[in-house]
Amino acid sequence: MSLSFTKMHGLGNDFVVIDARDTDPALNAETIRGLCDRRFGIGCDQLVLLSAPTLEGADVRVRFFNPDGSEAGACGNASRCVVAFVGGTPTLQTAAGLLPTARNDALVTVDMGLPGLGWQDVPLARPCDTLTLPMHEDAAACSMGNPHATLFGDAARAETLGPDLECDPLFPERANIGFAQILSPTHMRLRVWERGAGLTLACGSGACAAVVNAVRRSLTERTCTVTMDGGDLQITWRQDGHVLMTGPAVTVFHGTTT
Ligand SMILES: N[C@@H](CCC[C@H](N)C(=O)O)C(=O)O
Repeated sequence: MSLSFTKMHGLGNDFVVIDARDTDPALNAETIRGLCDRRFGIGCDQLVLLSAPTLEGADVRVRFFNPDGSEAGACGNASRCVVAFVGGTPTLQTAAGLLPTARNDALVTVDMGLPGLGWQDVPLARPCDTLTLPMHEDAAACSMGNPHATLFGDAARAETLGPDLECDPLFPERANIGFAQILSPTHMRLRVWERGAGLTLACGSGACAAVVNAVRRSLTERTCTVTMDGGDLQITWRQDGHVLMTGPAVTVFHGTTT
């Protein structure tokens, strides 16, 4: 069956967006892996599936899939792209809850909700302090609707440490592993080894998690610019606990599979 899709990106974190609000493309993990493949398919860091909302107050339901076929509860960069795709300021229904959105010219803001700070929230395999993980003293963890660990220090370690840490037994659902270098109280550099996708140019939920973990460790202020290889996001961990993420969303092309 041929599929219409739109290729989009947020800071080079790229997506195949499939609008299934009026159709049922019946995607399974094998089809998703094929579409995400950069040589044999379209190629992307995540496939984003839109469908009709099932919750009151939501404008569109959004599901995120990694190139390995696994489903993720959150994807910050793709959430901004969905806002640009749908138009206006839709409320997104995701596995992590309803996400309100806002726009300011080309910039899109998504309210990524409340971080989960307890070990069961991440989740971790056993009770431990999420501010200092037993597997690495530089590491703290939280959930942004998907599991994140942030290692503070040299961001060049992403390729070498990322693959093993993603699958560390401490993370029963695996984890996204961020490598954050604090540049000032309002600026950090971040590289993220993403669960099910590997090293990406930017990770929105990873940027939110890194700022939350940095604030918990008194390393930055609650509003922080996060510079990733693909560009900058502005993250604010509001006093009411909500994490706001602001950045660009770009449409690259529309296509149809054969
Ligand atoms: N690119 C994303 C995160 C995508 C999902 C992640 N790989 C996971 O499995 O949780 C972002 O911008 O947040």
